[in-house]
Amino acid sequence: MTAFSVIPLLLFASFAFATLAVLWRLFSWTERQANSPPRASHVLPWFGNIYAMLSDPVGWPAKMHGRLGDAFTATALGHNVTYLRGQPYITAFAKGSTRDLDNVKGYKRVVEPVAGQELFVSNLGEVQEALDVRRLDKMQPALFHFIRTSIHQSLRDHVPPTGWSNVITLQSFIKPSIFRMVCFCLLPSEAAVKDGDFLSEKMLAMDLGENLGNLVIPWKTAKVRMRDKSRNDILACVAHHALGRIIQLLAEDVDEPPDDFVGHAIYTTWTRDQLRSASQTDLEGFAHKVAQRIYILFFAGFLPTTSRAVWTFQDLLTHNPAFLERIRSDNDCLVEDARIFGPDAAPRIEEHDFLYACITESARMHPVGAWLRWADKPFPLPGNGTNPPMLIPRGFVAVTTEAIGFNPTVYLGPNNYNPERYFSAPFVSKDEEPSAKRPIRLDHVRAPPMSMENTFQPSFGVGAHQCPGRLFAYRMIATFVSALLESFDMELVETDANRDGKHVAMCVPLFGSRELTSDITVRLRRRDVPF
Ligand code: HEM
Repeated sequence: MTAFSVIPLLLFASFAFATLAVLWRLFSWTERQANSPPRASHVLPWFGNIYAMLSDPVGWPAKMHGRLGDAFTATALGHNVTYLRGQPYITAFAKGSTRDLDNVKGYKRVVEPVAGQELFVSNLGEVQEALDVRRLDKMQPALFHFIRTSIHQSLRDHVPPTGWSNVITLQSFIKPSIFRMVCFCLLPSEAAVKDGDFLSEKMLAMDLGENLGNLVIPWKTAKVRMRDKSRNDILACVAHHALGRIIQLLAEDVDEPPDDFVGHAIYTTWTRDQLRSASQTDLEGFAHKVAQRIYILFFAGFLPTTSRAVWTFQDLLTHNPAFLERIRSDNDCLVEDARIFGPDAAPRIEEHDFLYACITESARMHPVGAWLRWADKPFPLPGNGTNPPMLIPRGFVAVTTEAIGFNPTVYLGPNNYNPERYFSAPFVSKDEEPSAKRPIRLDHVRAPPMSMENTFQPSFGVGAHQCPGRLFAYRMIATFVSALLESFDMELVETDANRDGKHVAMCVPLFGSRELTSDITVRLRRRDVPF
């Protein structure tokens, strides 16, 4: 074909495309109901606003709220996506989330391509139950020792016996350390010791990183095949340990759910009789099911926790140095208190109040960005002072957490990193109950919210589907910080990327989450503890 015949063809194709786009716009305009939210404009039919949503998942909705108000609907790959902003709408969203707004249907459409369908075999209730405060308290000392040993092993060759180390990138060992802790708490502890590094490597290999395009390409790319393989390796490894635990449970005569996560999952899913009468193939099938549930918790728990841990360090190192000093001195006091019970006793991390406040503040400023629900039929949104009632069209309904975390009527000076805010009004202390007059409050505690009924903390979701792993996440971050600061002094090595808080952040489209991409560079010096 010559260049002369290609040009008219291209012209014709562009004309046909433009005509289709105009017709589509006209068609969708006539479909819009009078009381539905305004629509974000777009040029490409069906694709709609997907590019803006993926490339700027936090900034774009904020900009559109500025133009279109507290509720607007966007189009993405043929679906409606309605964004809500402002406390009354978000309260309606939270209340509706248990009835007309379904979260599994929402996440299923978006998360399945990344996490696989295992997500929907998970029993979300068991996280809440099996990782409650009592169980977390019980596993705390062992978790502390486990991670302290792991930190010492990772850093032994990098930090000299005396003096400061060369520059170390903090992320390079925060990520595997948090994942080792996830393994330690969700798998039998010997499995975490033996296979924690293997699993960590496989999980890290699954990171999509820059290759987000793989999510929308309908065929299997090399990256997708590699992720499938990593997932299968993880499932096989976890299933192997789950089978071992099933066999152990069969040999023991237990009357109560065991304290370990795998034991609890097995005990609460199958009766002893079912286990006893099962064939070897059945038992392997059971073990595989447990592995699928754990795999999705690796996925749901590991990524947000590592990035919140990274932000916690970044904020502590780049803002007011007095905050890091206070955490260090609180840590020394907790370690000293623990030593009364023995030379190797673990500190009571759960009493690290100021550290918890710092984690909460970092999670506020760098939240998992959006809560997502699915409305199978149009969802009635009650009106409020300035906004009329609306009928939200069928499709996704989303709230970006920036809209809450940076609300200046709740967070005075919202752009300032200030963990002390949780020690003063309007935040009530840990021991006080939230007021009955205001059943939903923002961050009523410094620590992660204990009651899902009465809290409204932007970083962990809202309503019935608020994050069940939040207590566990705080424990892991606080345990890691405490074990690291017990053993090392730390100072920031400033670079152009991290000086004055000017660090590079990337938005992960799926959750609108802000991830830190620039390195946190530090020097470490051993403190007076045995290595
Ligand atoms: C700092 C770390 C974490 C953050 C910021 C975080 C945040 C969130 C958010 C925002 C949601 C959605 C809530 C909603 O849609 O209303 C969620 C759900 C969930 N999270 Fe987390 N999460 C963290 C750690 C964990 C951990 C450690 C686990 C478990 C090992 C976990 C398990 C889950 C599960 C199972 C859900 C789905 C709950 C449901 O749909 O009912 N998360 N999380």
